[in-house]
Amino acid sequence: MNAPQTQSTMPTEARTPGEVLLDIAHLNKSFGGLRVTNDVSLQLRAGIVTTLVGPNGAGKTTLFNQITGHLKPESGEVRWQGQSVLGRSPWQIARLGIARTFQDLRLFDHMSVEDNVTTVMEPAAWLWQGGGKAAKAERRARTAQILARVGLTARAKERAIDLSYAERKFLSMARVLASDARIWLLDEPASGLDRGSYERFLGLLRDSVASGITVCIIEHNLDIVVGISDRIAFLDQGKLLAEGDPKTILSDPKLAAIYFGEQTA
Ligand SMILES: Nc1ncnc2c1ncn2[C@@H]1O[C@H](COP(=O)(O)OP(=O)(O)OP(=O)(O)O)[C@@H](O)[C@H]1O
Repeated sequence: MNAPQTQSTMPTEARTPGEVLLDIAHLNKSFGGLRVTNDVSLQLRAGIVTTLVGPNGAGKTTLFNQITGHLKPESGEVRWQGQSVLGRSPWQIARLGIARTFQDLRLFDHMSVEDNVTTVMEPAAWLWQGGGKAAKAERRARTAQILARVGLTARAKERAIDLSYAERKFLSMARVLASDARIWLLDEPASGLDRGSYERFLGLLRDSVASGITVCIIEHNLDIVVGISDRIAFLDQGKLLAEGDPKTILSDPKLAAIYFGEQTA
C-alpha cells in the first residue's frame, strides 16, 4: 500500500497481545438491501492497537455501532471478556469499560469544557467516595489533570461550541480519558488535525497504550496507521478481507488496489 513513514510516526516496539477483550463473531448487518457487515469476526486483544482500515463506506463505523449498542446486528455475537453485550444499551456497554469517540464528536456544545469532562465520570464512584464536597473536589482535580493532559487547561471555562476544531477533538479524547475505560474505540480521532495537533494526539495515544489501554481505531491517514498499529483489520463492502501485522497488510497489492481504487478510478 506504500504507506508513508516519517521519523515522528515510526512504529513503536511490537507489543505482546494479551487476553481477548472483545470477541466479535460472525456479525451481520444490512440496511435495506445493502449488506454493510458481512460475517465479520475479529478479536481485539488487551494492550495492543488494532486499526480498522478500508475505503469509504466499508462498514467500519457500522461495526463500532454494533459493538457499542448503537445498532443491533441481525446475527452474530459480541463478547466483552467472555460475556455477551448484545441487547445492552450504549450506556450499559460504556459502563463495562468500553469507551468510544464519534466522527461528529457528540460533545455537550453549550456546556463548559470542564463540565463536558466531569459528566463522564462515574456517578456511583463519587457517592462511594463519600459524595459531597470531597468528591466534588476530587472530580475537579481529576478533570484539571485530564484537561492538562490534552492541552485544554486554558479553555476549561469556555463552552465546547467555542473551541476550535482541533480543540474539540481533544475534548472528545478528554471525555474518553475521564471514562476510565479499558478499551477505546476511536472513530477517525485525528482527521482534520494539523501536523502539530496530530503529533500531540499520537503522543497521547502512545502514552495511554503504554499505561495499559487497548485501542481500536478507524483511521484513513496511513502515516498515522503506520505510526500506531500493532494489527490492521482491512474491511471492504462489509467484509473483513484481511487481518494481520501492518507490514503484511500494507504491502499487499490487492488491498492497495481496493484502498486506492476510488482515487484512481
Ligand atoms: N443508518 C444507516 N442507514 C442506512 N445506511 C447506512 C446507515 N449507516 C451507514 N449506512 C451505510 O452503510 C455503509 C457503511 O457505512 P459506514 O459509515 O459504516 O462506513 P465506513 O467504513 O465507516 O465509512 P467512512 O470511512 O466513510 O466513515 C455505507 O454504505 C453507508 O452509507
